[in-house]
Amino acid sequence: MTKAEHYDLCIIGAGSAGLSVAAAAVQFGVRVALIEKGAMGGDCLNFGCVPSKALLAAAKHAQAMRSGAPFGIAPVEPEIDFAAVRDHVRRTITAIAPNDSEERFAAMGVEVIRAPARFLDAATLEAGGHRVQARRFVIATGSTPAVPPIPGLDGVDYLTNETIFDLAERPDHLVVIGGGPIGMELAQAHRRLGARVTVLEALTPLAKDDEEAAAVVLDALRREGVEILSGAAVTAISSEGGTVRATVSLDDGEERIVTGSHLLVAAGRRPQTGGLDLEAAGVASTKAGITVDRSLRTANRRIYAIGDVTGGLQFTHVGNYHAGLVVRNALFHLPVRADMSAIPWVTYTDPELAHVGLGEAEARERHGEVHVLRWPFAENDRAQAEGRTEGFVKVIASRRGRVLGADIVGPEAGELIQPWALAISSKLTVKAMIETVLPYPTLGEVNKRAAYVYYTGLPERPWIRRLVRWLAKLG
Ligand SMILES: Cc1cc2nc3c(=O)[nH]c(=O)nc-3n(C[C@H](O)[C@H](O)[C@H](O)COP(=O)(O)OP(=O)(O)OC[C@H]3O[C@@H](n4cnc5c(N)ncnc54)[C@H](O)[C@@H]3O)c2cc1C
Ligand SMILES: NC(=O)c1ccc[n+]([C@@H]2O[C@H](COP(=O)([O-])OP(=O)(O)OC[C@H]3O[C@@H](n4cnc5c(N)ncnc54)[C@H](O)[C@@H]3O)[C@@H](O)[C@H]2O)c1
Repeated sequence: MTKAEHYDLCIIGAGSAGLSVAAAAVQFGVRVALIEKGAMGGDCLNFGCVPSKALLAAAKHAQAMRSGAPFGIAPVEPEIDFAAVRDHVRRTITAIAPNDSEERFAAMGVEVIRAPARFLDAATLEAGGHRVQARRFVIATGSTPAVPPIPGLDGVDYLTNETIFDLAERPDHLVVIGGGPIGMELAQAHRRLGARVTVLEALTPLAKDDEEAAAVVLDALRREGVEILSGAAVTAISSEGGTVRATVSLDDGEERIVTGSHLLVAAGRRPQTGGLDLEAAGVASTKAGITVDRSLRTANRRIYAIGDVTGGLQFTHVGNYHAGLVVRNALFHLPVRADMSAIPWVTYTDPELAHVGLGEAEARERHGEVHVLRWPFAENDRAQAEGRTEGFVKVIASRRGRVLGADIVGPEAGELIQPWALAISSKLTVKAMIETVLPYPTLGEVNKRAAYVYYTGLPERPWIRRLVRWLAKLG
């Protein structure tokens, strides 16, 4: 083996998390190595956020053609060229790829090694014939689809997020195992692009979100023709002559056979740690992911772990957030603590579903009495003008009006959740929202109207009325 190369920082994994560390750290003049065994950009660019949002965008166009009637536009059933849709998805990836490319990072001064990394000991790893030693390591190896141990699944050609975006022909009938965000986004996209879709969810679909808000999305998907079975545990899978057959045991004890042309497994994620030899490095992990403390350090203090591989909230923006903390800690020795209390997330179905902070039940548990402030999109002028009146904003505030959490279901929920993320991270009260002048007519006014609900009844309170009468006497 060659002699060791020395770096200040060695990052394993060039996904959202690893790339963010590399890009930030190299700016400070330190020696950075970035090791990637697969495609630069990781899941988000190649098999995750980017292709799924590109596919949803195509699906939205198709749906718009079917739903013009209320505006006086005759609806038409779109002719869908699925291969061309796939090309749009690929072009989107290609357009973004230069930002994550080896060339860009090499030009910044990062040493990019394209090979699988494996720890040799607590301070050394090997990748593609390189022996790398570093003052600090960052493991950012992400996650892969979890494949549930369903009898027969092994013998069937199933799709995952790593293969579904390559389909050149539209599935006739897509059966989806898992009703989480991956399952629901891809279910709606394929339905709108003309496929029959059945989602089989063992427990509750979109269970990580507010139940009432999730119900709005599930209703919308069902109305569009997506069949969603809750409490539907898949007990066996088989395939014959191009037809997949799922045996499903329903909550009420009934057994049902669901057939389809294609099967997508979207049943959660597992950390990608295989082949790293974490034991050699003294890095502890569980089935959920690499164990880290609040400063994202592993059991080996010289090694951090960030992003999906830590098994917490698995989002690109979490990987980016983790990256910023690690750079501060590793380069500047500043104390850091990952604070996950104001991390928003969005499911990009139509209507969108967004959340930040505490849910209603959790807020009651921690704060006792809380205010639940709601405002429907149906009471928003812009939403009415655009015929996008489905959904609502629900904000949870403490007794004194401090914003604790928010759920939004409806048009542009992912954009509209952002002021609430700011409110929570900056410890603001609903008063800040009320005192901000917003442009009319915008969807964002739903947020301000929800904030006003905090003061409902105030003008009727006797002491306020007495105060107003007394002030009037002063002239
Ligand atoms: C279908 C889908 C849609 C999604 N949509 C969204 C969304 O809209 N918004 C959002 O915020 N999140 C979304 N996510 C989640 C998001 O993609 C992940 O949270 C994010 O990609 C995690 O980034 P990461 O850097 O931790 O890991 P990854 O992106 O998985 O990167 C890890 C990298 O490490 C490499 N690697 C692994 N092991 C080794 C090794 N031993 N040696 C060298 N390299 C290694 C891998 O090849 C990979 O490139 C979606 C995910 C999926 C699957
Ligand atoms: N818009 C976004 O930000 C976005 C989109 C997609 C994915 N993601 C990220 O990727 C992660 C993974 O998404 P996901 O949807 O795979 O995971 P998930 O864990 O959120 O949902 C998986 C679902 O599959 C169900 N399930 C598991 N085994 C099953 C079985 N045998 N039969 C039927 N149902 C079964 C679970 O009960 C669960 O509801 C998300 O948690 C999120 O962090 C984010």
